[in-house]
Amino acid sequence: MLSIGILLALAALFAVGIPIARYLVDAKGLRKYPSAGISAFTSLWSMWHNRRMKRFMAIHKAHERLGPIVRVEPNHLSFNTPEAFYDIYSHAATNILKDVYYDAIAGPFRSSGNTRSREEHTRKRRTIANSFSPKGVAEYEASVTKTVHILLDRFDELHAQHGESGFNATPWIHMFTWDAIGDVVFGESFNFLENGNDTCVAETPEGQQHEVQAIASFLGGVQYANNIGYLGTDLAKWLKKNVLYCSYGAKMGANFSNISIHKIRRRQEIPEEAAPQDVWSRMIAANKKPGAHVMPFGELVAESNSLLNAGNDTIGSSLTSLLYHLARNQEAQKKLQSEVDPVFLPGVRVCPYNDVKDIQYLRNCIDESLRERPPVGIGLPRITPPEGSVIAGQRIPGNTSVSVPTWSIHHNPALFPDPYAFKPERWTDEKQIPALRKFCLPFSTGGRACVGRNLAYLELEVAVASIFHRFHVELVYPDDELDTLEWFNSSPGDLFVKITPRVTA
Ligand code: HEM
Repeated sequence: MLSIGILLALAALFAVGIPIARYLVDAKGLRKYPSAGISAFTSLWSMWHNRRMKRFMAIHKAHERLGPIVRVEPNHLSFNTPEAFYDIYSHAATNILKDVYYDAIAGPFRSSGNTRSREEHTRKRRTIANSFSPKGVAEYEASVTKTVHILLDRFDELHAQHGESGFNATPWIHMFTWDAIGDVVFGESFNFLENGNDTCVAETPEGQQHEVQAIASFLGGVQYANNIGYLGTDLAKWLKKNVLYCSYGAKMGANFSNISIHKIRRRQEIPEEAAPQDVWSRMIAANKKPGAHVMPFGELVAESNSLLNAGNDTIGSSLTSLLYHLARNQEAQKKLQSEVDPVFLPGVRVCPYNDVKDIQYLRNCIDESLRERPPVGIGLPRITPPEGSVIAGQRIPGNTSVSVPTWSIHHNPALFPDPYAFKPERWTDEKQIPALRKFCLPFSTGGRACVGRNLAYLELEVAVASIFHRFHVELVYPDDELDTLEWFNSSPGDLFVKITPRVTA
């Protein structure tokens, strides 16, 4: 019989030998591209940096050291060249689909965000796109307005409690976006702002109810899914099924999905004639159209998870970043206030969207913040078709993962001079406008670009105008940079602010 020592030696040989052999054989000819650390041999480099929540920065530094094309996993090339954005993601890149990474992060049913099939995506996108058209999102304004009112109340109380010492705005902003998306999608807020915490009821598929912390469940679940996504499908699926099913990350992911299940079941109890005008009503109406694909319960849960995920953390990150940038740039804050103040009639605390949507400086502040701190800063993984593709002038072999790191493009000094500075004025600079329009792509581009963009602008414009009309905002620690923590999204760290009421109505 083989001794333990020999077995371990064989396992080590296998674990090290196979990647080295694969590297030397170089069947796809990827060895000519420089690699970041040990990334040409193993995905552990990516996983390690994702675990530290700084993979976007590790990739950015690798590009600075090694050039515009870097191998970040054995079968994954990152392109830090603006043109590659269009070669990979645009409508013209019809054969480049979402990468196998999305198989690993998906649950048993696919959502519009993680399906890799073009046909399935077209069907799903048709179902939800209508809900997020400019006309569609106007119907959710009441949900947003109501939630901004509660956020302002909370900020009044936090100011009264903490005064000059300030408070950490990050969790409050995240509670705000959870409440807003709950109302928009299910016609019912989570009431986190009212309760002062993010405890909510979740429900297992079997109907057992339990309490969870929503934000930790979401972030823990996303980080777990994302991390094993970098492993590649087969190994990831095997590990999920046989080893990691009882891990902390898997439990957090299940808790997050159970939040959706509970909301869906509550929503299903509301009779149609009393139903609110929410995304759910529209989704169900589309489901009922003659000849429509009828989504089974698991698919509805997947869609709901996708909306709670995509429509929540991204806006929370954007709003926190805006508070940070405008608190740090007092001149920009003053200018913004001078532009938004006139649209608030006496006694109005939350302005109608119609009154602020054309304020150019407000939009410039939002766009500049989305450039400097993109809420999704990673390179979104795609895969080349079997016949290969030409990307940034290079012929890339088939079935190779490819991506463009949004964070790095947004900080490219050749496109955006002084890229780390928050400068809303750059959006009116004739010289910079073409590059901004073409290469500042926080919502991505092409057929898989964000479907919730109109809702994002509505929520951000109403919230930012109302917050800065009511408060003067300063940083408690003006010298500290706001941290960025990468899960799949790039979330801000803690943001300590002092707020002082400007109007008392
Ligand atoms: C500032 C806010 C937002 C940003 C920066 C943002 C960014 C993005 C990005 C970069 C993608 C592409 C993801 C990928 O390729 O894997 C995406 C997709 C998506 N987003 Fe957003 N998003 C925001 C807000 C929203 C909102 C409010 C919703 C809806 C409630 C939403 C729903 C979606 C959905 C469903 C997809 C998948 C689209 C598809 O594949 O067809 N997003 N978003």
